[in-house]
Amino acid sequence: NNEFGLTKFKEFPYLSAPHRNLMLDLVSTVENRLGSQLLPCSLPPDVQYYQNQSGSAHASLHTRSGNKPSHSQIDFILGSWIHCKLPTGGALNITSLSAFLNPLTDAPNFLIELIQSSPTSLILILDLPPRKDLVLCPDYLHTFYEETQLDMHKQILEKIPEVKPYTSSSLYIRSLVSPTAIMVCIETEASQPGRVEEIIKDHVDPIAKEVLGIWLDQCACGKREVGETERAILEKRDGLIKIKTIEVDIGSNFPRLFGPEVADRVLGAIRDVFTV
Ligand SMILES: C=CC1=C(C)/C(=C/C2=NC(=C3\c4[nH]c(Cc5[nH]c(C=O)c(C)c5CC)c(C)c4C(=O)[C@@H]3C(=O)OC)/[C@@H](CCC(=O)O)[C@@H]2C)NC1=O
Repeated sequence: NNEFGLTKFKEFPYLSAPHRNLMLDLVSTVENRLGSQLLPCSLPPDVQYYQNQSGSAHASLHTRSGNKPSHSQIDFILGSWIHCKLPTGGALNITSLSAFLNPLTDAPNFLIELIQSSPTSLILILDLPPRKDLVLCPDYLHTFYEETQLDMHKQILEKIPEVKPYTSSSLYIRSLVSPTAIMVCIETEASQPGRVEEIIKDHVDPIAKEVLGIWLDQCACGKREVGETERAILEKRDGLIKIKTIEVDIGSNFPRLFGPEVADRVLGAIRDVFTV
């Protein structure tokens, strides 16, 4: 893999210290815990780091696939940051870490996204998206969402006055998340500079690490029996979600932010990783 690209990804530039430190800690926790099961990043250097013509948008993508399915139940890990200067003089920063499991297990995936569109507003998505229907499989709900007490973190976070529910404009996105999903918008007063960073450091950071720890222990490193028929259903469901989320999250944003040529190259590389 391209050293320059790797260095770029892990710098998480343009972010506040609490935001950068959180992303770095999450990425290193995942890579340390699952490292032996993960292949090195094999993205081309101009996908590991890319920018638009005018240089107003910079981004980095880092994906690592699991070893051959016989040894690992990890499909792949994806880390990304995007920084766009806005015409208003502000900046948009989107950082994400997602982990997808393969059909050797039916356990939930992991997703965190922090979308900062101004010094006083941040959208946080933190969830273990289910990979089975919770109505049809009540013990799945019990095992992964009740026993793990994931809802406690959601309730603690929502007690902070600046934290409000975030409702995605996409009904599809809303249908993907678990009942314990944290989808919030943190809106602070301009008269309180540094308040967003304080909330990230004191609340978002510990909760994100708790949820990742639960995912690593109960999902990535847990053992689940998946029969042949079930495996085929999982494969289909996982595939549909991966293709659709690319379309909803970045299908329209990327061409707008990076221009058609760069967007095609990066989206093509992402589709390759997503649909192996
Ligand atoms: C499984 C559960 C999922 C949930 C719950 C979920 C939520 C959301 N993501 C959004 C977005 C988003 N995410 C990323 C990271 C990224 N996504 C992919 C997907 O393949 C890749 C490969 C990468 C790394 C490159 C970028 C770049 C980006 C946007 O620009 C977009 C955004 O910030 O618009 C404001 C929002 C879109 C809908 C909305 O406006 O409400 C919404 C908050 N996205 C899920 O997948």
